[in-house]
Amino acid sequence: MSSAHHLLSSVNNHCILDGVDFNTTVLKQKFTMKNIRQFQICSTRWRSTAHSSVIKESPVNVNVNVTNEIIAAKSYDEVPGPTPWPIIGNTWRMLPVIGPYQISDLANVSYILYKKYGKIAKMGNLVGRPDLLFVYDADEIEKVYRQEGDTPFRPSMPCLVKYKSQVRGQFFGRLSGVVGVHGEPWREFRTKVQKPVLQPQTVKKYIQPIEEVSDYFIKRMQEMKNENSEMPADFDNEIHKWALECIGRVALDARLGCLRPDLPHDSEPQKIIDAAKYALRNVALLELKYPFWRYLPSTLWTKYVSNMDYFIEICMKYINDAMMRLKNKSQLVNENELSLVERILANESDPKTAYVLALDLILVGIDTISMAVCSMLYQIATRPEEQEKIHQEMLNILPNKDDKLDASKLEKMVYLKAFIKEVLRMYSTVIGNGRTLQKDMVICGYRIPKGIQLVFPTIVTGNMKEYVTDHKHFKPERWMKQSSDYMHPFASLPYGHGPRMCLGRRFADLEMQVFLAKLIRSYKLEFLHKPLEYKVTFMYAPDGELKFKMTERPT
Ligand code: HEM
Repeated sequence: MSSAHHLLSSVNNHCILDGVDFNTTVLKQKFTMKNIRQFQICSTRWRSTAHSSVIKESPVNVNVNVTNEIIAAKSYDEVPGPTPWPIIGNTWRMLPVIGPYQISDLANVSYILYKKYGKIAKMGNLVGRPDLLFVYDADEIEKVYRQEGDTPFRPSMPCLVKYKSQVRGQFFGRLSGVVGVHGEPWREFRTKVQKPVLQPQTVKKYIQPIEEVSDYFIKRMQEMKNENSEMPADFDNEIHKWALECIGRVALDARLGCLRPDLPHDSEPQKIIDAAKYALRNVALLELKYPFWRYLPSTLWTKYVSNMDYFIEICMKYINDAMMRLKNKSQLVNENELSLVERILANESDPKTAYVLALDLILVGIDTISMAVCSMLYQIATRPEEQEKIHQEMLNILPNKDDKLDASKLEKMVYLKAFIKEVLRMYSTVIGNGRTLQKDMVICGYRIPKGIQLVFPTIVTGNMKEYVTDHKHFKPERWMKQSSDYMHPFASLPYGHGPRMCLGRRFADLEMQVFLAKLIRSYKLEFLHKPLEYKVTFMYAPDGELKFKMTERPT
């Protein structure tokens, strides 16, 4: 039984609030007094934070408005969306051959649902999971985010939830990290690691190490060129190696050697990359296409579990080495000089916190950043005008080829940063975010019950006319201070929002800025092949061989 049905069957038959009889035909779906109070509290909260400068209402007025809003709201059953079939509901739409929706096409599916049904669309009756509710209204997205509380529930990756909490529950215990973890265990862990991971001064310490890795990778790119000065067909895998090398520096205090030219295909770093990719890229398949693992251990599920076991086994070797090295290090110096791992070890009695954090960062930090970089490079290579602007900016900031980066130089890279934001707006690497509603709410005029999974398709909202001036134009300048273009603050959120926002975002930004700055400072990039289409794997990125032509610039 879905949560919606559960709600319907568990409410009182008759209640009166503010003189309104709820046992009327106006409200087909009834709310209990408790539901309404919860609703009033959350509604008051978002009004006071989101629009405090505009709406000044007394609590009494708010209550009246809220009650009116509930009365006026349409029932959940009326939310438009594709009609489910008996028994298999809407899951068939994702099935191979007969289903019209392919995982690789999920970004288009998001657009199609919006075009067909408007600002809210329900994909109901999915096997083994709550309904998916797509919300395309940036004001409503803002409303949900602003009242999500201390323990937001991001519904992605239930397969990882099962893996961490049941299959390997003994290994993870209460310290199970942030990815695929919910409620208090998530909040406790996030509180432990949030400060060191996101503190600007910790991140600044990695400018030089990330620059070292990136310089070495750019040198390797020179060696990889073929007779046409083009990158190899599997260049995206080389980018994954760079990404793992960067994460290794951050989460393990180590150079893993992923960029060695003689790195064998069955090397441990390559196996980590393959295992992390497998873990992320099969989430959508397990969730939407083959959700039957919830009831029977399917082949895909068994493979997923053994892949995760393998991923943890190899990573643990590297993490153990890192811990040994740190233990043997003579007297730790003052706090400002500590690396991220050292900082966590210094503050936490249980070293497992550093282990589990490293596992999470490696798991989600390789494919995300790699696919984002693939997308950035493709956009740079196919937009010569913008590339020239980045190059000129870099010449000003790094006049000599061998100049080194620092925080103040990075600060000056306003055009490059705006370019990155614009790519993420138009081609958001993570196509959407989500939240499981933890209390009933009115969204887009419908009463939405607790438990429903909301999807915020940033790939659509970031490209909507009413939220973005000149929405069809690729225009990095819109992100610069002097721009007067309008952008709804909740339309383009590539890293999510609120207390659960991307934990690696500062490192992701740093890695992209450093690598692109150094590359475009000294090289011209072109893509002289048929234009590529964007597809969703788990990430949204150009689909095809990234055979960029790389030419050294004269200065
Ligand atoms: C451009 C690259 C990236 C994008 C677009 C991205 C995007 C996201 C998004 C949308 C979320 C969900 C946020 C929310 O629920 O509000 C997320 C979560 C997360 N990201 Fe990233 N990410 C990127 C790179 C990274 C990197 C490099 C790392 C690790 C170093 C990382 C680590 C994480 C972690 C650990 C979470 C889970 C946070 C939590 O649930 O508490 N991400 N990311």
